[in-house]
Amino acid sequence: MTLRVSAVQVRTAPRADSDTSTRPPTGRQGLRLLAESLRHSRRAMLLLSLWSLVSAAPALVSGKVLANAIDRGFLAHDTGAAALWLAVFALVTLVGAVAGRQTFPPLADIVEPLRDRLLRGVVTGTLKRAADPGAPRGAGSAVAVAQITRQVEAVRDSASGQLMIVWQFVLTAAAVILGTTALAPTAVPLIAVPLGLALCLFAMLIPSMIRRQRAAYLAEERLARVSVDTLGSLRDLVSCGALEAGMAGAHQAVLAQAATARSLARVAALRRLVVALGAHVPIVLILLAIPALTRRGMTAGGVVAVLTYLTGVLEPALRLLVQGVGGSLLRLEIAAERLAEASCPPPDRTAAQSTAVPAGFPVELRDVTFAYGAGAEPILRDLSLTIAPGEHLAVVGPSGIGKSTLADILAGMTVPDHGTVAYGEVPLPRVARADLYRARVLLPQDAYVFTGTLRENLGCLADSPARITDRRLLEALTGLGADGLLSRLGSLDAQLDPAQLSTGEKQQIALARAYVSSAWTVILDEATSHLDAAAEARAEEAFHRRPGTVITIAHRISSARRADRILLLDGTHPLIGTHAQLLVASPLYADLVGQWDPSSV
Ligand SMILES: Nc1ncnc2c1ncn2[C@@H]1O[C@H](COP(=O)(O)OP(=O)(O)OP(=O)(O)O)[C@@H](O)[C@H]1O
Repeated sequence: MTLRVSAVQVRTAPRADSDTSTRPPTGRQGLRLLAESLRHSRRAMLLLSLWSLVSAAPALVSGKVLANAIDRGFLAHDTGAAALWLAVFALVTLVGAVAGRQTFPPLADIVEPLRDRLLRGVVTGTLKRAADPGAPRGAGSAVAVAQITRQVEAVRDSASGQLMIVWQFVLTAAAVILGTTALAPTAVPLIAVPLGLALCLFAMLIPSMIRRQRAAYLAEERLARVSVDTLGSLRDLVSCGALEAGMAGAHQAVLAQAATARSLARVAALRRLVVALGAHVPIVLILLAIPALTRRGMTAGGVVAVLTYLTGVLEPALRLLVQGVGGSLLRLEIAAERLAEASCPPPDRTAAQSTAVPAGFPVELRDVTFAYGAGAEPILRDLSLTIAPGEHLAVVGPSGIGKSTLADILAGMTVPDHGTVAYGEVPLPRVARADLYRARVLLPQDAYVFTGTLRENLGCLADSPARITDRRLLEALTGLGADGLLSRLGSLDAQLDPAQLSTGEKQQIALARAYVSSAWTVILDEATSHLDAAAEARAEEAFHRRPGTVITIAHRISSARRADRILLLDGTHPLIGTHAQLLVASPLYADLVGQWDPSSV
C-alpha cells in the first residue's frame, strides 16, 4: 500500500545557529596565534640571529675603519693608507652583504612553516564550521577557503617584514652604540639616552596607534554605509520631509570620520617626533659636544665616523622601524585576528546535555519544515517519516525538489525550521557532534579524495583507523568494485594523487571509506552518479550486505528499485511506497520512470 507521508502539526525548535556563545577572537588572540607559530621555529630563529649578527658586523667596524682612513690616511697625507682603509671598508661591506643574503633561507624556514601552520588551522577551522549542523551550504567551499587563505598570505608577508625590520633595527642600534664606544666612549650617552627615550615613546604610542587606526577604519566604513543609505533613499527622504534628519545623520558620520582622522594624524605626527628624538637629537648633541669630545681625545676621523653612524645607519633604521611597524602592525593584527577567528572550531552546542545514540537506531522525521530564507517557500513542509533500522530507502523526485536538502537534514547538517529529526528517539540537537559523526555518514556527489595513501583515505571516517584490518579494507574495495583501482595502484599504502583519479574512482574510494566506517546509517546523495549502472549496482549491493540503514538519493531507477521503500518528493504531496505501488499511485513517479534512461532500468 502506498502511504501519504504525514504532514500535520508544526512544532517550533530554535535553530542551532542562533547560538551567540561564540565570541569573535580579539586582536590579542590573533597575535598570540602568531607568537605560538613562531615558537616552533627556534632553530631557524637561531640561524637567522647568527647570520644577522655577521651581517651587522660591518656596521660595527665601519666606524673605526672610516676613522682610520681619515686620521691615518687623508689627514696624514698618506694616500696609500687611505686607499687601504677604504678597501677594508669595501671588503667588510661585501662580507656584510653576503651575510645579509644568508639571512633569507632561515627567514623562509620561519615564515613558510608559519604559513603552513596558519593555513592548516584556518582550513581545518573553516571546514569544521562548514560541517557544523546548521552551517549555511557552501560555507566550507573552495571560495570560502580561498578567501581566508589570502589573509594567511598577508600575515606571512607582514610577519616576515616586521620580523626583519625589528631584528635589523636591534642589530643596527647595537652596532652603532658599540662602534661609538670603540671610537669615543664619552659620546655614547649623547646617542643612547635620546635613542632610549625615543624607543620608550614609540612603545607607548603603539597601542594608541592601533586603537586610532582601528577607529579610523570603522568610521570610514560607517561613513560609506551612511552615505550610500542616505543617497539611495534621497527621494523618500524628500517626499517624507525628512531630508534634514537624513542630512544630519550623514553630517554626524562625516564629523566622526574627520575626528578619527585628525586623532590618527596627531599620533602619526608623534612618529616623526620619535625619529627626531632618536636620531636627529643625537646628531645635534654630538655637533655641540665636538669641542669637549676632541679635548677628551676624539679625532676628526672619529667625529666623521660617529656622524656617519647617525645619519647613514641609525636614522634610516629608526625611520624604517617607526614607519614599517607603525604602518603595518594594525594590518598584521587584523589579519591575524581574522585567522584566529577562522581557526576556531565551532562550539559543541550539544556537549553539556548530550544523549547517546542507541545502537541500530531508526531515523525519524517529525513534522519537518524547511525553507532557504525567512520569506521563501518551504522546500519541505510538515514531513514526517520513520526509516526503520536496517531499512534501505531511496529518495526520488524532479531536479531541485529538495532531495539533497532532505539528505542534509537527515544527516543533521541542516537544521529544520520546524519539527525534529531524531536518531532512535534522541533529537539531533541532543546528540553530541562526535556521536553524530560516528552514527551516520553522508556521501555527497562530489567525492573528496586527499593526497595521502589509499589506506589513509579509506580510514579517515573510522573511529580508530589503525584498527581497521587490511582484510576489511580489501573486502570493501572488492565489494564496491574498486579492485581494478587497487591493482592499478599496487597496494593499500600507495600514494594517491587526486588529480590522476577519475571522478568514478574518487566515488569508489569515498564509498569504501563509508563502508569501513562505524556509521550505522549511510546516506548516499547521488554518490554513485559517476559509476556505470553495473558498477552502481555492485556498490549498492555491497551496502545492502553491510549491516545498517542506507538512504540513497537515487540517480537511476534501477537504484530506486533495489531499495525496500521509495520516498517520492514532489513538493506538496510526498509519497512513500514500493516501486510497484508508486507506479500505480503517482503519475509523477510513472513520468520520472519514463524519463530515466531505459538501459539503466
Ligand atoms: N543554499 C541554498 N540557498 C538557497 N536555495 C538553495 C540552497 N541550496 C539549494 N537551494 C534550492 O533549494 C531547492 C532544492 O535544492 P536541492 O539541492 O535540495 O534539490 P535536489 O532535489 O537535490 O536537486 P538535484 O536533483 O538537481 O540535485 C532548489 O531550488 C535549490 O535551488
